[in-house]
Amino acid sequence: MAAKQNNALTGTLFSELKPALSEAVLEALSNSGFKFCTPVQAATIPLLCSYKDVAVDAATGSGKTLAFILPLVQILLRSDPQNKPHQVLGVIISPTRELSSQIYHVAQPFISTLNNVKPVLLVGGVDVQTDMKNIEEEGAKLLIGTPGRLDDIMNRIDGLDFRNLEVCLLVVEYLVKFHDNYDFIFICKLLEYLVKFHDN
Ligand SMILES: Nc1ncnc2c1ncn2[C@@H]1O[C@H](COP(=O)(O)OP(=O)(O)OP(=O)(O)O)[C@@H](O)[C@H]1O
Repeated sequence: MAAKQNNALTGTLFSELKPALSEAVLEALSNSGFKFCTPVQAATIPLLCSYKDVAVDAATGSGKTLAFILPLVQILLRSDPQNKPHQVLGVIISPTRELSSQIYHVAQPFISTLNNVKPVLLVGGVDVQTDMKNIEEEGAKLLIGTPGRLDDIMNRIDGLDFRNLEVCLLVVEYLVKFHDNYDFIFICKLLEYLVKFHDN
């Protein structure tokens, strides 16, 4: 089903947000016809760009996807340009294949403004060997996927390095959509794993 178009925009221009979005991101927004923020975007983008932890509860179609994708791109833009292809800088976990795929496609034009940040979509229904070969050969800086496949890949590939992880986003709709305890256990495991490398 097509996403519902959001007509409730604020008077805040993307170009007015502080900290400022990069010129390349503003150009990508303009190319997509986006000029003014929705309320959730105006409220959350400045916080996320300032490295605050944010929990958002907003209606379907309110523009949540860009509200977290744009800060993610800004934070990755500031990250170490020397990092290696298998150093994961960001993880986006969502409960369903469809949502992960939607996020991956919405993110593409903005991720492509970054040098050397390869996003990988990791969901069930695709041969796991193909995913592994792709990651082993080309690396993966941004993982977007569902808990089951992300867990599977992390168990199979030792070479993925999370020490420089900048952003971990949980697109939850948690109580409603995360299917079972397994998903929850994986998320706890991932968070524990990340805490090993990060103090906060
Ligand atoms: N600032 C904006 N200006 C105009 N349209 C926008 C803006 N932000 C998002 N949209 C459009 O609004 C629609 C809904 O956005 P999006 O899918 O991000 O909402 P959502 O809150 O993530 O919804 P869901 O909960 O269903 O995932 C999309 O078609 C998107 O292109």
